[in-house]
Amino acid sequence: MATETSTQSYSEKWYWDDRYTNESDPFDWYQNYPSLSPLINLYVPHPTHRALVIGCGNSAFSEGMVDDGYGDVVNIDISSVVIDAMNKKYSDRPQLKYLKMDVRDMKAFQDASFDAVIDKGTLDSILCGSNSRQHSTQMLEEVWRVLKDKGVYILITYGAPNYRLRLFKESSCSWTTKLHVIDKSLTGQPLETPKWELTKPIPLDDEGSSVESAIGKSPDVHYIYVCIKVGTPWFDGVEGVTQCPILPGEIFTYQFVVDRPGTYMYHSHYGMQRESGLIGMIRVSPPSTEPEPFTYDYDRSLLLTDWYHKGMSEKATGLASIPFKWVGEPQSLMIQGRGRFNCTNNMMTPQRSEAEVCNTSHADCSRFVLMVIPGKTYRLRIGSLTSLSALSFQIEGHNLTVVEADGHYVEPFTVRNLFIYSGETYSVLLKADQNPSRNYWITTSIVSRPEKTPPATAVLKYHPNHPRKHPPTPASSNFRPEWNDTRHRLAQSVAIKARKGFAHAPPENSDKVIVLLNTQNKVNGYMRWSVNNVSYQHPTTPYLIALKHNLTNAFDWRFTPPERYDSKSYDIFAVPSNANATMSDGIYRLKFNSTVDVVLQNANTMSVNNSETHPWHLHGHDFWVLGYGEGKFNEMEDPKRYNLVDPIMKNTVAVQPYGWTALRFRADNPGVWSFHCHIESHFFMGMRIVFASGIDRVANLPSSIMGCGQTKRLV
Ligand SMILES: O=C1O[C@H]([C@@H](O)CO)C(O)=C1O
Repeated sequence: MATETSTQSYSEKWYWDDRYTNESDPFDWYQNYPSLSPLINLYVPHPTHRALVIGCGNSAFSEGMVDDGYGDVVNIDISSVVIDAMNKKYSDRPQLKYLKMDVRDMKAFQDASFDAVIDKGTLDSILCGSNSRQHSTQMLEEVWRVLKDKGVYILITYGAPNYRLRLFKESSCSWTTKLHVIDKSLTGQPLETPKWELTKPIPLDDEGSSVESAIGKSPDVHYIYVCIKVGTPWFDGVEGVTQCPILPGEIFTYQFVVDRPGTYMYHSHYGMQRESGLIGMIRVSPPSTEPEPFTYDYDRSLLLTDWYHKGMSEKATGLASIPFKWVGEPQSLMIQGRGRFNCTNNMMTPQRSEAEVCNTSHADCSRFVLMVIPGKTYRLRIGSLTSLSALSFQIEGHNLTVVEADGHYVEPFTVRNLFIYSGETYSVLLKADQNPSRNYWITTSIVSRPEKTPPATAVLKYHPNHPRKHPPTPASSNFRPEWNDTRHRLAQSVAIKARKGFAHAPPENSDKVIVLLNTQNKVNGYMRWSVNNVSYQHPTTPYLIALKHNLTNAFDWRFTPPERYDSKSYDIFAVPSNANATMSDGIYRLKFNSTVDVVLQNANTMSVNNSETHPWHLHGHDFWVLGYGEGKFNEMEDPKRYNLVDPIMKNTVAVQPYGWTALRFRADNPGVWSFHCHIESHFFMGMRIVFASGIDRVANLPSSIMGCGQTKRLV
């Protein structure tokens, strides 16, 4: 830097015009592209991502990005002198665009138009000038506006955490912030050994005081803040938690960023409406530059469900009545919405003869047919949205190699029976490597509850066989384990490990442990399910809106449900001696960015010698599955056996009869999140809790989610 000047001029346009008129050689503030590229690659992983470099000056940084493969790098600067010069210099590089613009006013860009904004010293320059607070807030709010949800603002600065974090808080932007550091003296030459590992974040608490203990006082570093634009927690779709119900005739648009490849499902989340069929699967493909760690020729989806003849209102009424009327077992299981029922008894009407209703070639009765070409490999994405049943899925004579679970790659392992619980998804690879002259049974059958519903059947048809060519074996010969063979099922859960090279290691420790005892109870004579003796009561005003708008009487604001149960004296193998529970709409509040362990403890129901399987689903986060155990969880001993090396991340996990499951997650998604048993009737009967965290970071809520309870006046 040649010019001698007061730093105050750094915020002035005339200073930069003047400077660039006199200095044309490229100059990079703080760091150049080679030294920062590992971090840029980490947070801007796809070459197709659109980046905005603010206050670009005549830096060679963006050229470095384009040389590294990025295809769309937009640069702005307040100085027309430098923009003219850069346009001339890069006239032959269409990937680089240069525009004269003030970063405090970027109205030429639409909202949500960039995946990343990169700032090397621009915020610092603005802070040098007069009215710096006002100008920096304007700038941060503009940066936030032009970023897509979950887009990153990468700020390279000399500003230490206590100053910069305060600045972030002063604006109305909601970020999740990570901190990295880089030695000031690094130049990006290959042989240098950095003191700090660039891509490893430094622990960062709310005030930034944790940083000094990690890297010492006044370290010789540049700070790099990676601020991730907080998503859209109001589009989670849970009635009463994140939004009001969508009334008949209304149109509601969900907008969210699909940021991880994998297999997902959607369904309605109002009362027990899901089981009426408002469901589906979502496939998210990886970008072409990021190959999946396995190969296949064709991609197919199979959604598994169960079906009742009774409608959901009748069932819900029974569950909420005295005497209690249990929904019972489903009448049919279904593969891709196709199932069967022995209809000779009760489906016939004077208008429909038995032959009409039960004829196997009738379209209503036809099985789902999965056609395969001999020798080819199929990726089958299997999801379960059963309302009650846990399932075993199998294809006669074929192995299934599991490669993905709930959107995370797993170390491949081979099974004959895939156990799948409601809310889970798996991808398995199926090779069509058996005798192609015949067809095979695909079946799914009930496990974990006495099997009163026949398996669902579909047909694996080898091309070019006729789809109605019956497999030569009876469908019932398709091997499936005993319904109560819990160990067999647990073995599959324990076998699932994160895929090498794709694992995200969990934090080594947690800030909080919550142990949740799941019990069947009575409340005022009604049959309920409870968590630590509290059965969930659904509010009429959605929690997210109540919390954000300070509607303090919308739910029991002051009641915090218990984080433990009396594990010393509670006998999980006995019918509860005092089965009465309380109802509450109180919620668990988690410190934003804290690490939370949740242990789900199963117990005996109100029937002697009976404990059930519960698939628990967490909204808004993925969690690491740290371990499973039989019997009562021991808080001193069992955590020593947690898998902290390669645990799989999931969003739904089973808790086996009389067993426990331990999971860990980071409360890093500001919002209000439901955590519940994915069995529709258990969810309805109160087996759910709610976590809230980082509400102050949630941006203004859209009015489309409002209109019910105390939010009537907000629309
Ligand atoms: O919640 C349930 O109630 C019944 C039974 O326990 C009482 O009828 C059952 O199987 C459930 O899962």
